[in-house]
Amino acid sequence: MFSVKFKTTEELPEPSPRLIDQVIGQDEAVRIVLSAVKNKRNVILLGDPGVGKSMIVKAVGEILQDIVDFKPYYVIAKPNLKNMERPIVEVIDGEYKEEKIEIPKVDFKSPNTFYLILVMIAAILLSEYLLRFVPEKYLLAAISITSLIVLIFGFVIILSAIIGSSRSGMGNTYSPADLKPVVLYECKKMPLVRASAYNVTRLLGDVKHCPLGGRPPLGTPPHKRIILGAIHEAHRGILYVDEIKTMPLEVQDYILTALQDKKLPISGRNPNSSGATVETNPIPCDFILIMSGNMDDVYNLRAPLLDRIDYKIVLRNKMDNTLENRNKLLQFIVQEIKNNNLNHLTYEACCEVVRVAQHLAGSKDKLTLRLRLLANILKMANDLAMGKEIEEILGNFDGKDYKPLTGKGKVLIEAKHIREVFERGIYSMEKQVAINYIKNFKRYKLITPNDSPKIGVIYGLAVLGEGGIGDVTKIIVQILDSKNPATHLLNISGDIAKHSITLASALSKKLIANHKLPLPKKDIDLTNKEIYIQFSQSYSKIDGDSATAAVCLAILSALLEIPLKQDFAITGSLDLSGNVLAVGGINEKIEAAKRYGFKRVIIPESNMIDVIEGEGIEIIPVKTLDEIIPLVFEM
Ligand SMILES: Nc1ncnc2c1ncn2[C@@H]1O[C@H](COP(=O)(O)OP(=O)(O)OP(=O)(O)O)[C@@H](O)[C@H]1O
Repeated sequence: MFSVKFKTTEELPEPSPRLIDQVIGQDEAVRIVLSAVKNKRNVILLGDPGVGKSMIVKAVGEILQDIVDFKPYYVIAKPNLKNMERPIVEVIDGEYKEEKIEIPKVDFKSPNTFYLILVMIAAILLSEYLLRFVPEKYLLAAISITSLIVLIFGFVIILSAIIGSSRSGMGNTYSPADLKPVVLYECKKMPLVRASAYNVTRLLGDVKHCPLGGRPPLGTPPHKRIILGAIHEAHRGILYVDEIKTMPLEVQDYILTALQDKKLPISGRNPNSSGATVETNPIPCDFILIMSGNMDDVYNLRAPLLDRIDYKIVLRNKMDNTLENRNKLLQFIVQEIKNNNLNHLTYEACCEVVRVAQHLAGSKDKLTLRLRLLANILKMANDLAMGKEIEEILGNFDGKDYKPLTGKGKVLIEAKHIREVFERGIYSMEKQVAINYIKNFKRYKLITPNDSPKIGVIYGLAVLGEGGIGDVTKIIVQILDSKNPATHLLNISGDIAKHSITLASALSKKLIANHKLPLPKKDIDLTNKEIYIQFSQSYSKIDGDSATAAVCLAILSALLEIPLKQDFAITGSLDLSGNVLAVGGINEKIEAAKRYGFKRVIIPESNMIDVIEGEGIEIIPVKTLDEIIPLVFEM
């Protein structure tokens, strides 16, 4: 299985600390991205979820940070004294040092306390006068009124002193602190800035709201409320935007402008905020753009933006099942153990991971590269292996003396843990829904494998849900004499399925008319036959052409009135010449035939390379319809 022998993964070497060495199966993409970024080209990475798009960008960024010449810089924001709503943002080469920033000199006057002293003297004299000359019965009222007046005077003077102290000489409005430039960002090595496409503020920057009106003395001046966007922080480096599917058109336009002009102003994004009136000068943002998303997401991008992306790289979702690649999968397992602090795996568990990778790739000679999914399965298998602890938690939930297990001890992830996660499908919603559907529905399903031969009845195979589970479908064909010859499809919704059944119907009629079948001949007037094809008890959407061979055989059986054996299930597409063509989900389909207890399963010969486990059922590969006929008809 692997080129090294080991009992547990503990014996294997530690993974490389360099991220670039940890990327599995995407060597070509890594090379292209590396060269693209080195030559300052924009790149888009497309592929299935979890195949390593972000990992490649991070790895490339890590490497380039060490080898690319980079000029450090910092970004400051200054007030614009002519128009405070238009603050100035500057990118300055070199490393930031506090004293480099010039604080504008302002003529500051200290608060005048003369009036305060005058008021105090007046208050003393007044109280003296009141005590001596005012009659006793008015004394209290006079003192109260006078103290109130003095208090108000004092308050007004103190307040004006405070406000005065915060005012600058500049039009008597701004203090030096208000005018001090602020450092928005310091960049010492080549930046790799990541932002999600939907996060407009993070991408493009913003100007914060100021509830006090955004003007000193009470409010914060505009230049102190600026937030740089990822687009600006990526200046002289890489801007990595993922989730391109969610990128609003407005953002695409801004990115396009930034790519063209290499600068972009920042303005307040929220129209209800005081930041909305603020706009900076265009701020330099000369970056390499890397975007990523799933294949279909690319259609969400505007053509002019897509045009400016030089490299469009599609990542692989499978690799060949070779010794070299199995070793890489082993390396991946060791990486995941280290990165996620998992328990070690036994040798057999590693072999089981390879089997799961084959299943997820849908073929024996392929291994999946949807490695996040595989990593999740490893994590869940780890948790199952630690199940003893969970049992203890459950058992001791009400108990007082529960002590959690400390340390990882000698827990090992075994093959059974990996198998259990895979078979229970707890890593995939679709698979669980399919499993539950089959579990609940099986008892109502009228499938009688290995029954006596029947006219027009055949068992086809389907896969429920993407990456789901296989199921058996009973196909029944009945023929009626009618003045309106036609083919009617029942319980079939998908267009491809409808077309394939039209093909099956035409092919069967043609074969009967030409008398070319290795079957007893029978003269049939096909001009007055009405054909009904039912996918019995099939309530989910059926699509695809994998039932073509089954339907064709069932029509032949019904028209010629020759019974079909019932000990097999069949899957396979057909062309108009009667060749049997490959189908998807072959392993799930074989598994379903096995589960229902069929003795044989007939599959396209070209799918044989995909079969992972052939035990427990006779698998019959076929190339043409002629080859199938002697196998299935009871003659
Ligand atoms: N090619 C790979 N080599 C090694 N590990 C991988 C690879 N691809 C995925 N992984 C594992 O899966 C995790 C997620 O990968 P990553 O985030 O790069 O996928 P992605 O393609 O960017 O996914 P998405 O499209 O969902 O953002 C990684 O942290 C790593 O554990």
